[in-house]
Amino acid sequence: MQRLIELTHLNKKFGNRTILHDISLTVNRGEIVGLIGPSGSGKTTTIKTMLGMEKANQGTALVLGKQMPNRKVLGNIGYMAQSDALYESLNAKENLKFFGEMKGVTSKQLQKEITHVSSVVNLTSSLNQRVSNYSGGMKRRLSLAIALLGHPELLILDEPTVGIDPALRRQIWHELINLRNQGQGILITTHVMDETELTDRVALLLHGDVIAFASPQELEKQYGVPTIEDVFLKAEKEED
Ligand SMILES: Nc1ncnc2c1ncn2[C@@H]1O[C@H](COP(=O)(O)OP(=O)(O)OP(=O)(O)O)[C@@H](O)[C@H]1O
Repeated sequence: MQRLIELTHLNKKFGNRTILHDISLTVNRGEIVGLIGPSGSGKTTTIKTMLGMEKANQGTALVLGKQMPNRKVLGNIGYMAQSDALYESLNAKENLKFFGEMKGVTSKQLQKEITHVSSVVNLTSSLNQRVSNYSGGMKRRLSLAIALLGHPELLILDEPTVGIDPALRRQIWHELINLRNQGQGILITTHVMDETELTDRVALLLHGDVIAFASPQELEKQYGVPTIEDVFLKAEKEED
């Protein structure tokens, strides 16, 4: 399947407040799609609705061709939520083992994968430390490592690089680009504008609407500005 995510005219209300007006968005195999927008614009709600954690009022959300929640599809997704869901009383390695086994990774393969994903997020030397003693940034990195386990065909990452230093951020992007080149599809939300330059397509979310969706280069051309940050500032001004 080529199309990994397909959102069509998604509308979501909380009470009588409309949070998502009319969201249409696709993520294909072998592409990184960035979802950017100011705080409160609806990025997390878009993700939760597509995953079936929130119910849409209108529109459809297909993930790997299926409407969520769907247990089988969940097994093929690496989802990193905005808040970490880790076992604090276990150490990092035990967390990785637990989630890897849940995803059905065989024990021989799991050992190899744990070594790889922990080196991607620079946690190799802290694997035996209890997660309750981890810093916020270390917990984010562990959550990302867990999302990468099992080579899921789709990664949905909600702010994966918050609290992560620039050098490690670069290393993580290097891995995401590798995975994209191997055919995985990635949806990523971020506040770091220069990260969006590394995506294949960017969706600009403003007040619950996708106001632009194209490659960073196309958007910069369309808005006549040199960076995505400028695109964003200009788009925000035009909308207000
Ligand atoms: N369960 C909920 N009930 C009521 N309102 C909610 C709920 N979840 C989110 N909202 C509201 O929906 C709006 C969008 O929130 P959302 O978390 O999707 O934004 P976001 O773009 O992810 O923001 P941030 O970048 O700060 O994470 C906000 O105004 C928020 O207060």
